[in-house]
Amino acid sequence: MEIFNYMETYDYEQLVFCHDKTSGLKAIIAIHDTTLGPALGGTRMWTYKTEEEAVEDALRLAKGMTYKNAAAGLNLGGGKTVIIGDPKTEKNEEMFRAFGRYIQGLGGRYITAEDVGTTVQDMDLIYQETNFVTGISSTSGASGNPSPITAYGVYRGMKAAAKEGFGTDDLNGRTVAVQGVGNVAYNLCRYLHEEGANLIVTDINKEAVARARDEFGARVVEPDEIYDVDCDIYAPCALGATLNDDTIPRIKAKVIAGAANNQLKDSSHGETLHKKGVIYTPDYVLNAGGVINVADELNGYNKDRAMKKVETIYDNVSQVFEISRRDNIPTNEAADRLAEERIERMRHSRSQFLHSEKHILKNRI
Ligand SMILES: NC(=O)C1=CN([C@@H]2O[C@H](COP(=O)(O)OP(=O)(O)OC[C@H]3O[C@@H](n4cnc5c(N)ncnc54)[C@H](O)[C@@H]3O)[C@@H](O)[C@H]2O)C=CC1
Ligand SMILES: CC(C)CC(=O)C(=O)O
Repeated sequence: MEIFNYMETYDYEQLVFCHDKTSGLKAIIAIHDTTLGPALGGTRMWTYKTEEEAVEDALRLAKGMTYKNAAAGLNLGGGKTVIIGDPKTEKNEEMFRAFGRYIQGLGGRYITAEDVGTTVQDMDLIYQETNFVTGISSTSGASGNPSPITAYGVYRGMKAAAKEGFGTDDLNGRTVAVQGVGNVAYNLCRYLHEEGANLIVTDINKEAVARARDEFGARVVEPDEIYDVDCDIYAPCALGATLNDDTIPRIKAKVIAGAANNQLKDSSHGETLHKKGVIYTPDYVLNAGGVINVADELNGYNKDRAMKKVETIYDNVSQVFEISRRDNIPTNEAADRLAEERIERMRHSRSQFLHSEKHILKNRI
């Protein structure tokens, strides 16, 4: 990968490599765009096969956060971190403390939170070294684990998608196939079960599927079978790029709505789904509940205020479908347009010099 070429093509601002020999920290912080405010995005810990794969993931996820934060109406830019390592065996206190010091060194350009492989406890360790972290434990007066709130936002957005696909947002009796029943999707399945949806689930983690089977009566299938099942809604809630040339022809659902980031292998797959008549709900519009929740910490966390904003996901998703229908463009393009237009408008209207900026971080520093 030609890193600077890639950064130039997609307009990235900064890529930071962080290393700490004692703790074994190998982290890559990618900052995509800070037009709207400091870059906020989670830290993923994963066993990447190569360093190149880790860099690519950090870059792709950071860009997704720029669009997610913009489309959610937050005054935040986009960034993300990946830590190379096995979250089950390679974490230690020194690692997250060292990482916190690297974040502090960025002076507020980047604020972190949880993502796959990291927890509230990890954020609490980071918080010992920097204020530029969210999703810390409620005992520290903050918002805690964002996953249940992400799940609620996905559930609400899935209802909006059902309305677009089936003419009603009632999920009672609908069959939803869920790929990956981790932190977010477990909570999503609970909402769906409570509304009377039938669940088909898969996961590479046997305990996770057993829990969904026992608690929600979900039918369990093997990981590769999930693309072939008969269902109304397909919910990708594991990792990215699972909507691709191999899987799209197999999917029978009329609606796709799931929590995973970067679901489309590339943007052309949005076009493929559009042509196939499938209602694809753009991931970053749908899964913004977690970031909306943690962003509220920057103003002193207020759960009612955060949840009110999470409710807007239903309308944001509906607006994307409306643009897609009106202009006959794929939903992923409609969402990108919404986000890009907001960034451009704000870039223009905030370009004048101010001696003292009113800043989203004023309560954190
Ligand atoms: N946690 C949050 O608040 C947010 C999460 N997301 C995204 O949602 C997705 C899920 O996040 P979490 O639930 O937090 O992560 P998680 O790690 O708790 O859950 C992911 C699940 O997917 C399973 N999985 C991995 N590969 C699989 C495969 N090939 N087939 C089937 N299952 C597989 C894992 O075993 C795990 O149970 C990720 O893409 C994440 O970036 C997006 C926004 C916010
Ligand atoms: C998990 C969130 C708090 C932030 C994030 O990184 C995301 O939405 O993907």
